[in-house]
Amino acid sequence: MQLHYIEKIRQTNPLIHNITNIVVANYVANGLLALGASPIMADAVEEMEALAKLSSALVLNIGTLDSVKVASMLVAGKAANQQGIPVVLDPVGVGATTYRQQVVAELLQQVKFSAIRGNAGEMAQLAGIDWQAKGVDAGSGAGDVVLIAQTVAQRYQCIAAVSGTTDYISDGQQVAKITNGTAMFPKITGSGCLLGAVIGAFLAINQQNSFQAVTQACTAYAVAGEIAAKSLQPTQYGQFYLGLLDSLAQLDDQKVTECARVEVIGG
Ligand SMILES: Nc1ncnc2c1ncn2[C@@H]1O[C@H](COP(=O)(O)OP(=O)(O)O)[C@@H](O)[C@H]1O
Ligand SMILES: Cc1ncsc1CCOP(=O)(O)O
Ligand SMILES: [Mg+2]
Repeated sequence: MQLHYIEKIRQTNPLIHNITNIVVANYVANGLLALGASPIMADAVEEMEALAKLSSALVLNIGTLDSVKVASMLVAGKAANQQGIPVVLDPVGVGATTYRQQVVAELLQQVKFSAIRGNAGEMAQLAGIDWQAKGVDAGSGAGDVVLIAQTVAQRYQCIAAVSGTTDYISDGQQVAKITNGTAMFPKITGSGCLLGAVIGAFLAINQQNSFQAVTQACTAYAVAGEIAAKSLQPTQYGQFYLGLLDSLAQLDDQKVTECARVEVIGG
């Protein structure tokens, strides 16, 4: 049975704790508010355990790392695991440097993630599949994206969400293929990071069926972008940046169902 995720988020306003990057923190907080969730952006190691007791999900985003932040991520991740709340990883630009790879390896070793969300370049790096990522952007590659999603899910025993022109979500066996979205998404910074946080909010509503929760989160988000882009000229990226927030605020479960283009393969 499909839950009414957006309605539930608005009824319960789940607190989503984000340790995220300096580029997108404000935008992600606004996006979560627009959706109906309650964001808290907090990095201080001293408050990680207290926040795990109050929060309904934790999102770890490695976009602008430093060693202090990494220490907080490890404490926050372990505390969230102890509390039994879902933890999402966004491995921003993980292919770019050895430091990012080392940090992600340590996080994956010490923290159990419910979901990992990244673009194809980032997820290919985690899957060990060849890809030419470009910094925080997906770049290009000839690898099989379905295989990338399945490999990440199997390797880390989580739901893997590979975003892009088509999103692929996998639990290791099944793969949901989502063709909603708009080419304006990669023209604004923070659109992937906000999706990671939205996944956290959907998992807060339904941790039991995390494949469904992540698939629904990615579908709803892509539909929101599609609707926001409809009234815009192709290069109105600034309008899209704000319009996506308005669209998330106006979205409801019925609209998502009407607009969804999702196919589940395998399993
Ligand atoms: N060319 C595209 N056409 C349609 N949707 C896209 C396109 N590129 C990205 N998206 C959407 O943008 C959102 C963010 O994904 P992505 O751009 O892959 O993240 P990131 O910013 O981490 O690279 C997802 O909802 C994805 O479906
Ligand atoms: C540009 C940039 N540099 C470090 S983090 C970041 C933001 C990346 O955001 P997104 O992956 O959502 O585009
Ligand atoms: Mg990203």
